[in-house]
Amino acid sequence: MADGVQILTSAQIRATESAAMGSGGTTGAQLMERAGAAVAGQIRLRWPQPRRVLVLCGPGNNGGDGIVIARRLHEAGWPVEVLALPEGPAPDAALMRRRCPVPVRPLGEAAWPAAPAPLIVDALFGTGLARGLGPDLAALLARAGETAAEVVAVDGPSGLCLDSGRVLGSVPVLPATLTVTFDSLRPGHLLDAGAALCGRVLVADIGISSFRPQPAQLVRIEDASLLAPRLSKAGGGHKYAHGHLVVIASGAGQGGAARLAARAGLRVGAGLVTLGPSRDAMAEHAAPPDALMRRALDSAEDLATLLSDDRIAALCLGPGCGVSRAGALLRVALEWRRPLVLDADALTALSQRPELRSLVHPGCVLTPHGGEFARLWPDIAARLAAPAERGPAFSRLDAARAAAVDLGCSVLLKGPDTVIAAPDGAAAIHAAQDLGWLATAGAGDVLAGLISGLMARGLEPFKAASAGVLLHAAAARRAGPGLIADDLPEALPAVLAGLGA
Ligand SMILES: NC(=O)C1=CN([C@@H]2O[C@H](COP(=O)(O)OP(=O)(O)OC[C@H]3O[C@@H](n4cnc5c(N)ncnc54)[C@H](O)[C@@H]3O)[C@@H](O)[C@H]2O)[C@@H](O)CC1
Ligand SMILES: [K+]
Repeated sequence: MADGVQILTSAQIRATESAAMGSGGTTGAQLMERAGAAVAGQIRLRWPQPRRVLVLCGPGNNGGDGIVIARRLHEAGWPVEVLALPEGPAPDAALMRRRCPVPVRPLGEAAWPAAPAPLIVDALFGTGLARGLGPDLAALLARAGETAAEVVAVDGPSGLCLDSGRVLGSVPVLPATLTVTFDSLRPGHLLDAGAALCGRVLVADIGISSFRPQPAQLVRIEDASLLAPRLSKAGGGHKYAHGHLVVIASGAGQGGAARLAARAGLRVGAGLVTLGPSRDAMAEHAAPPDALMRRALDSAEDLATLLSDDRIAALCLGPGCGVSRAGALLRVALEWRRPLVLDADALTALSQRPELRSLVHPGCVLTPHGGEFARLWPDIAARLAAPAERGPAFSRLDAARAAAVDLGCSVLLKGPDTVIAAPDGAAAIHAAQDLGWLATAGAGDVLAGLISGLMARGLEPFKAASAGVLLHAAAARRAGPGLIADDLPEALPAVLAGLGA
């Protein structure tokens, strides 16, 4: 498992909550009180001056949290209105309604305030959302969205599936300024539409973390400093001790993407990196860095000969390689059965060579973007593309996990919300919706080079993929707006120094 912050699905947080209650140390009403108090506290921190607030409550425990928020803000002198859907069977929420000092009026057209409140608390549905919002509710929320009010979502914006980050049904969701969730993040706070709809996400500790399922099966990776001990070269050692990486390069006239990958492999600390173009492209690939070694590789036999050197620790195949060249070398690369990154053209080649799929092994990391993923796994991609009607909806996380199990390797599904899945079910999410500048030619080649460089250094595939994504993002942040892919490897020394590696 990569180092990161544990993420729990809706089912897991429910189980955690049940275990906490089952221990006899707490009750559901106490948890609801803590949850509501935490949200009210965050509201008062963010908006220190009392203001009119409209609290929208649903039929379940999310609505119960809303009632606690209303009471807490009322007690603090805030002008509070509460509109609620008819009560469901949730006993704690019913208790909170009975204790509420603010009138709880039925949510509907008739009760909607004539003058819009500047702050709306969305406590309609949380982890219990089962389907899309009905049209009446959607219309009211659409109207709320037009008033430019600030919106605080309790657990998440209602209508958003917190397991997938997808909006259920075909009605729009009221985007939140701030989301306060409980105990831990849900996948939907980071994935897909969720990241933008949740606004800033805060996690409130409600005292149940010791009841979480262990070991963590899903983490958020965001803190590159956790990598420092793994990346350090303290203790020195021979260059071969840090791994020899081979990056397959193109035939003549196919560009320098592989050089970007190789440069990244060098910068991330592989002891040696050999670039392998075809013989007629050797001159094209003669440009710096001079630290790169070059070796002509014209055929699968040439590659097999090179890989028979035991000191070679990892292979990167795909960036700028050309689909037919990648296809010609793929079998040998897979039969080598050692650490291997398949990216770009190698993924397309694999999708065209189904007979090679059974050769993919746990030492492989596949790094598809959405299009490459759909070519390799059309059935899984079709599930992801189908409308999300019911919760939990099929997610990018589910897709990456299904793909990892299918081929028995680690799969890194690229995007602003990158998902990494190992065949044993371990997974990580890296959310970098703020890094729009990373959507640039060659950035993926650098990522493949980072991961394969880390694998050459001995990191196991899932950890290398996770660490590569973190370093890639950290380098992009350091290079800043205007970055081009060439800047990313060059930013790495400062990133690594900053981490104390
Ligand atoms: N799990 C935890 O650790 C805690 C959970 N709490 C709150 O409890 C929430 C979960 O509560 P619930 O499980 O009661 O679920 P919700 O309150 O999210 O919603 C469940 C209710 O909504 C109905 N429903 C679902 N989708 C609907 C739709 N589209 N239209 C109309 N009705 C719909 C269901 O039939 C059910 O009655 C969390 O989101 C959180 O806010 C907190 O009170 C305390 C701690
Ligand atoms: K909500």
